[in-house]
Amino acid sequence: MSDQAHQTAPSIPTHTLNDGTTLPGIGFGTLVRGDNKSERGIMVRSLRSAISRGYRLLDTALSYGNEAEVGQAVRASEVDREDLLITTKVPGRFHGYRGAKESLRVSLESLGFDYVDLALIHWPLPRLDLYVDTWRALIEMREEGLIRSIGVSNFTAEHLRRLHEETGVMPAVNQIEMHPYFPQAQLRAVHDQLGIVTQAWSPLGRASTLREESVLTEIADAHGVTPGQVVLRWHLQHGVIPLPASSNPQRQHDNLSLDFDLTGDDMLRIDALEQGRIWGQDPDVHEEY
Ligand SMILES: NC(=O)C1=CN([C@@H]2O[C@H](COP(=O)(O)OP(=O)(O)OC[C@H]3O[C@@H](n4cnc5c(N)ncnc54)[C@H](OP(=O)(O)O)[C@@H]3O)[C@@H](O)[C@H]2O)C=CC1
Ligand SMILES: O=C(O)C(=O)[C@@H](O)[C@H](O)C(=O)CO
Repeated sequence: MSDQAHQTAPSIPTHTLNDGTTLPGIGFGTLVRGDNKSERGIMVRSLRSAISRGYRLLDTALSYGNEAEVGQAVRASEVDREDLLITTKVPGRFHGYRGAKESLRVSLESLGFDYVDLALIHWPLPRLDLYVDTWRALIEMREEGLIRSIGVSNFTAEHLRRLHEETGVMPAVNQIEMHPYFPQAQLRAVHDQLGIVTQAWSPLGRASTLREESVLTEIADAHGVTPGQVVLRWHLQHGVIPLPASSNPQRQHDNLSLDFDLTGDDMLRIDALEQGRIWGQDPDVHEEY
């Protein structure tokens, strides 16, 4: 591993997980949705551009259908595999002990790697009641060296506590919806108590009306940055790892250029934009496979 290992940009902090490994304070989201779904070559070019701009943590999932492109981009990039951190996720259709093992086998094959840095249970799907068995498989695969760190996504405080009670192993990370419309103060406080690092999905609110909020445009003007940069800086100052996605090289660069400080008042004004979940995906009932 080089001296620059896992270093994204000087102003971006590093987080130490409960298993002693580290993650950069920002990651790159790789999901491309619906009509914007690019052809595979475009996806690889976008990922290579993100890596060359400084992203070291790449967030994929089996259900994104792009693990082959992520692997291809990593192999084509100027950065060594061991200096990059790859996250994947176990989808609902692979819940259960055997399913989770199969899910990771498929992901590793698609990626073309012999390990991932972080594997998450994508959604808890409490109706199936298989997330504890899924977790046991992740624990074993970490012991086998197939996964460096294990965590979850979209888990509530109750799900997190149950995993620990039944297996003795607390997730290192919980990746959750978080942006100024849904700051997740309560769940972040639980994460702090339990020693879990928070990752934020859709940190920019998926290019919704969020960036047009006057609170954000005013704060952006005051600091000479864009509303998107304000939102990502707000995540960093809340101690959270945001995972912004962008196919645009300039925005990929801007999203890493966060060398300014929001004031306490700025932070409170942004927190006050709270409305709740934008897409209504309540983890107690949301199911995707
Ligand atoms: N665990 C989970 O359940 C989930 C995980 N995720 C993860 O989170 C990642 C990010 O979430 P995502 O839903 O993509 O949403 P984001 O909040 O990251 O928004 C992405 C959108 O914002 C635009 N954008 C990016 N940067 C800027 C900027 N500086 N100014 C203006 N617009 C900008 C992009 O457009 P453009 O490309 O044109 O720049 C794109 O349309 C996903 O890629 C995925 O990895 C997402 C959902 C759920
Ligand atoms: O992006 C993810 O990781 C998801 O879980 C998505 O399914 C996300 O919830 C979504 O795109 C919903 O439209």
